[in-house]
Amino acid sequence: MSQAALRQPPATEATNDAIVEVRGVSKIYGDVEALRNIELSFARGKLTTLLGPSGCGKTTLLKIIAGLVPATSGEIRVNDRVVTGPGPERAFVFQDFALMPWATVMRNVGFGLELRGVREAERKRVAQHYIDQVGLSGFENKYPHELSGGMKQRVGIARAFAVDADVLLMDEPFSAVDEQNRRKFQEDLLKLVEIEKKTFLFVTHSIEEAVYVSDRIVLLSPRPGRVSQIIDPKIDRTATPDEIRRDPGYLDTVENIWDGLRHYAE
Ligand SMILES: Nc1ncnc2c1ncn2[C@@H]1O[C@H](COP(=O)(O)OP(=O)(O)OP(=O)(O)O)[C@@H](O)[C@H]1O
Repeated sequence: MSQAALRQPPATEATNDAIVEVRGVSKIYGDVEALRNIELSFARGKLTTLLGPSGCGKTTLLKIIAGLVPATSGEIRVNDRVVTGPGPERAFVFQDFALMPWATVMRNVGFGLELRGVREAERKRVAQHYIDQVGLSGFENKYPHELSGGMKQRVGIARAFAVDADVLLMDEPFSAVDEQNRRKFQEDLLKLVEIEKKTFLFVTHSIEEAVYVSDRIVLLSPRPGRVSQIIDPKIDRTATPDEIRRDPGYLDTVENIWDGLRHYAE
């Protein structure tokens, strides 16, 4: 992490401590204008969700921040450095898991470290730690085809954690799992956010999921995606998951976002 990244936030304005800054970012694919002039800051240690109608450019924005897709104009800064491509301070969790089918869970989780030349013993130590954290102990020597969708997703998440990136970029990480597992993941994710103190940028289609897991929600307008609203759900994280889902504040926030999005769907 750069020294600049260690600067202290002012006592009263924690959101000033932006780790990721999106400055005037636009993206045009051929004749499709995907994003128009996006200005956003993502606070260090917080989970921010991008939410919006299908095709509004959520994945595109995440990939531009990851350095996987170039912006047509504007720039991304991470830890005060301009992004010119992928970097070790950012890890991307793909929607389709992107696991190596010929490698075991242990090797998949440690793969980012292997690419960096980390020795095998250290790689295994770190990988084991995150395999345990995501609840996959005992599956170290299994191959992806031997795992359920939910377990593969856990491998993808453990791999992202293992490289110790500051920023985790997650593109609909729970879309391929059933509702029961999805809820379990959301709870696990909240625990990891708390323990790991990393910054999460999350894309989802689910308003309920966004309100449940996010410190901040960025609502994008239909294509070309622009920032239409920023919502900071006030959720009491000390409550149980069931209490949260019945809390009037939670339910009102879900309803308000529905209202905001409804006219796009009609
Ligand atoms: N590589 C590409 N080439 C051309 N057009 C693209 C490319 N990638 C995305 N697009 C278009 O850009 C727009 C934004 O796509 P993107 O996948 O970022 O939206 P999204 O909000 O993530 O969509 P969804 O919610 O459906 O996943 C869409 O119209 C899409 O068809």
